[in-house]
Amino acid sequence: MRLIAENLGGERGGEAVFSGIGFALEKGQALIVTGPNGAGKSTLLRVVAGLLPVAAGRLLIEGGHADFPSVASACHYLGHQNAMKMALSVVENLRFWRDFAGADFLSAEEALETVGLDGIGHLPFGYLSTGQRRRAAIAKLLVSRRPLWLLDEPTAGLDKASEGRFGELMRKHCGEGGIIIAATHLPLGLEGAQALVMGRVE
Ligand SMILES: Nc1ncnc2c1ncn2[C@@H]1O[C@H](COP(=O)(O)OP(=O)(O)OP(=O)(O)O)[C@@H](O)[C@H]1O
Repeated sequence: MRLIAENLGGERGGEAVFSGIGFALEKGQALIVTGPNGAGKSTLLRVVAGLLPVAAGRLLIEGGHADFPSVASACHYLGHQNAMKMALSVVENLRFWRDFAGADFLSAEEALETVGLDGIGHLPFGYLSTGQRRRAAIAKLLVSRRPLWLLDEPTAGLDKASEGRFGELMRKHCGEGGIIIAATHLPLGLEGAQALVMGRVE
């Protein structure tokens, strides 16, 4: 599988936020996106996820076959917001996302164990601490198998141990042929990743 962006442009509110972005990611590769606040990192991830339109250029997936005919169908998007219902239990939230995304992978309980949250799956998501919420959101990546992970500040709020555990998960995903695009201000421990530095459009 290959993800290609050619001369990609993105807009917010009708204004250009970035333009001329290009990258090609083979299976197993990662791209780390950095740049100052407002540079357009989140916008780029949302464009790749299909949540915002491609304003210019091309974005395509090759070798996704029938399982992943489009970029959007191949991706998990982990945004700034955790996208979980506060009143539902952690397990109920994860089961929702598993049903929504399809391609079952780990059970909700197994995914929680992987992120070190076993034993609290019955609690309403709203009861969790900031870091626990982020870890539960990371568990969403594990309940269904999608090859492209789009991660926006994925380690925000995580303690050192959780950061390390998540680094291992990302390396495992790439080792199994997955692709990652991560926007971050913090090192993620993905050695060998490609780098994209975005600048602000003044
Ligand atoms: N809905 C919107 N309408 C108009 N402008 C917007 C909208 N959403 C974001 N923007 C603008 O788009 C620009 C890019 O924002 P974006 O969130 O992509 O930046 P970022 O690089 O992810 O920043 P940060 O590092 O602070 O997370 C910013 O100037 C922001 O104000």
